[in-house]
Amino acid sequence: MAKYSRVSESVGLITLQNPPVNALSAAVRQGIVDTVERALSDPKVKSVVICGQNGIFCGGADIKEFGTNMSGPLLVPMIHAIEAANKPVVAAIEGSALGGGLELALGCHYRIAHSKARLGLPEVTLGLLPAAGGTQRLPRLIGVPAALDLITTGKPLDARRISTYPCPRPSDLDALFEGVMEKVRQSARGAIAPVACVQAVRAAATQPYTQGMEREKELMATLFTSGQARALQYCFFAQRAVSRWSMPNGARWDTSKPRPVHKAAVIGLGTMGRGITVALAQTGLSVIAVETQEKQLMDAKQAVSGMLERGARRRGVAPALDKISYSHDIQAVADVDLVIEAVFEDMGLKKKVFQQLASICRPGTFLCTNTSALDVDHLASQTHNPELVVGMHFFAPAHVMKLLEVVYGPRSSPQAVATAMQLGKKMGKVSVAVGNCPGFVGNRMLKPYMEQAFFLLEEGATPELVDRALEEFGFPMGVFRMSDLSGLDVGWRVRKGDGLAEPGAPSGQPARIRQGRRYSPLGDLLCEQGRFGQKTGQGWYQYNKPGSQVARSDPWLHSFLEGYRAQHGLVARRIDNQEVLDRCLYALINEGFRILEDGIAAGPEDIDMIYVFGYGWPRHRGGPMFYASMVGLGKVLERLEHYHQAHPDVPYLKPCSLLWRLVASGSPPLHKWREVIRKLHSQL
Ligand SMILES: CC(C)(COP(=O)(O)OP(=O)(O)OC[C@H]1O[C@@H](n2cnc3c(N)ncnc32)[C@H](O)[C@@H]1OP(=O)(O)O)[C@@H](O)C(=O)NCCC(=O)NCCSC(=O)/C=C/CCCCCCCCCCCCC(=O)O
Repeated sequence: MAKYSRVSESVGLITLQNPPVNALSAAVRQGIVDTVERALSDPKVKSVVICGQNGIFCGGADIKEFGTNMSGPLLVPMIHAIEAANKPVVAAIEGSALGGGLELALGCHYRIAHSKARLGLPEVTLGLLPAAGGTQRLPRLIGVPAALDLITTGKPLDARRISTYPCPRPSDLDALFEGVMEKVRQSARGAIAPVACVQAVRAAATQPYTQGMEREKELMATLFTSGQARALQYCFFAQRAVSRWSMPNGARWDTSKPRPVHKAAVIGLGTMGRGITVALAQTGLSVIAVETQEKQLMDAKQAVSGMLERGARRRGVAPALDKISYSHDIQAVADVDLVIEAVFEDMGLKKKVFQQLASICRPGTFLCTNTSALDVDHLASQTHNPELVVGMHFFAPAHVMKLLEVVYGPRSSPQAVATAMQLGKKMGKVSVAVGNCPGFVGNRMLKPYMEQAFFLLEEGATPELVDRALEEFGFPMGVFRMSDLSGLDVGWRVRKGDGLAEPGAPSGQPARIRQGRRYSPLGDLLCEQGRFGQKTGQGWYQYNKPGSQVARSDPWLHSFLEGYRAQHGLVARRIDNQEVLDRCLYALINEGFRILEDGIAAGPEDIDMIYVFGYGWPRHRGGPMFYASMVGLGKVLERLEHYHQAHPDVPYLKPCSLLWRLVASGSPPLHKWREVIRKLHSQL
């Protein structure tokens, strides 16, 4: 809606009213058309001001309308009519003016913004472009380079004084566009909207306004109906939906009250502990950072200070150095509100730390573990108050990565979950509440994905081939480059702990069958050679020196694979990109369905946001479960059955019962899956 009033006799004031962000729904657009018409036809009105209610100008087009049959006045002619008005129209901008909201302001004759206002064109992040004239008016207002930057990245900026504007003077327009196109193609990793944005601005720079508008419309029509736009808009809502968590026992976000956390402690200052300390201090909390090894404590102090200083320089604020006190004595955590344990990933060690914390901390202190896969409930059982224990699984580097898995055990209280979720939000994380099982959601799904990649090597693929297929799909790194980066020894340690990798495995069993199922010892064999990845200069690839990040193909690895195949009587066959994607992604997705079936994740959105924010799943593909719904559940099922028949000794390829159930119920859209899951649970 839009409210009309007259102020100071001669000013027509139009106030956009559509809480919470005054999105341009059909009713708002109709309201603008009507009130503009009224102001223009009132002879007493000499000028018009458009503003938004509740401290926000406008959050843009109503994204919820995009998937529907859109009705009501169209934005383009509405804005055009404002621009064509014979009375001056001013946009008075407070709070955000984003997307269609900024395009509305661009159609006004003047714009006045509060110094704290945020202006931006985030359409590209939704798989679209600013198709209400934004790609044509903005370059004319602020010049091509600045407009390109805003439109292709979608990043908002603060209102600025004109004297601070750089003067836009592109010397060679062709070179400018080619350079930007190259940059966009590299960073977009297959996303089509940023490329269309460059094409639309190019039209503004090279063609008259009306032709530019035609080009903008044409490009938008392609984007609007694309799967990528649907995926990105799904991500926008899913990111918000995961904060409305629920637990299988009925506890929910809106009935569970978090407790405030002012003072926190971090135990263990390895890579993860350092990042968590930085993230907490940057949030404004007092932090006690504990590391029992004196040398490690000194190194950590230096590293944490460096990270804080660099971050503060980037953000133009003072570094939060005084928020942290360091200690080598765990007794120092006695009076904190919440502890995050981040010691080495070893159950024995973690149990000992939890036993100590239980006797040191004052009653009511929340005890959290940063374990990435171990049993949170087992740790809880080491304490007197298991209801105060939850997992807070950060991703490296913890002060940068947006994802936080908040892991509840069967005894975690709703208040503990609510507190960890709220703390995550304060730290700027996308926090997702998940149940307790080995690997939780993210790492549990990674296992079948990586397993398939190893099997593909045995069958004839190379690390380069597998990685290329996954990177072309949109992952920033394929399985093997990622394994080299994070260290092959990490998985080796886990497999040894699980009794899979030698020497834990029982002797006398075939090398490629362990615990009754197909197993690939390739990773173990590389580790036995000391090839741990980037840190040792050799892994699935070779590097110039230990620590280097430039992966090069390794002839040794190729002949090692040939030798391995010959030793096990395997005949290499041709494997194409499609098979790599089918086997790696569908095995991962199948585990996602099992996770839903087990009630470890409350809904597909939780899984998708974990993969988008923690594992580099390309956002324009919406997350694994959304991707499965786009491919078609019937097709996913058929492919899994096909590969399971070919590899019956691989249980991860056996389609799970929820997938069967969904297909049998007509493959409902993703937002209906929860109903099917509820029915499945009620029958169990
Ligand atoms: C910064 C914000 C605005 C506010 O942030 P914050 O205060 O933190 O609040 P949030 O939690 O984020 O949001 C609160 C709730 O509001 C919901 N919300 C927010 N924005 C929108 C919106 N724009 N629409 C709908 N709902 C919105 C949000 O979901 C929260 O609710 P809930 O918790 O989920 O229940 C921040 O919200 C923000 O950044 N918002 C998004 C801003 C944005 O991306 N704007 C751009 C929108 S796209 C746009 O504007 C496009 C314009 C051009 C349109 C041109 C149309 C032409 C169509 C032509 C089609 C041609 C195709 C032809 C095809 C054919 O031929 O067939």
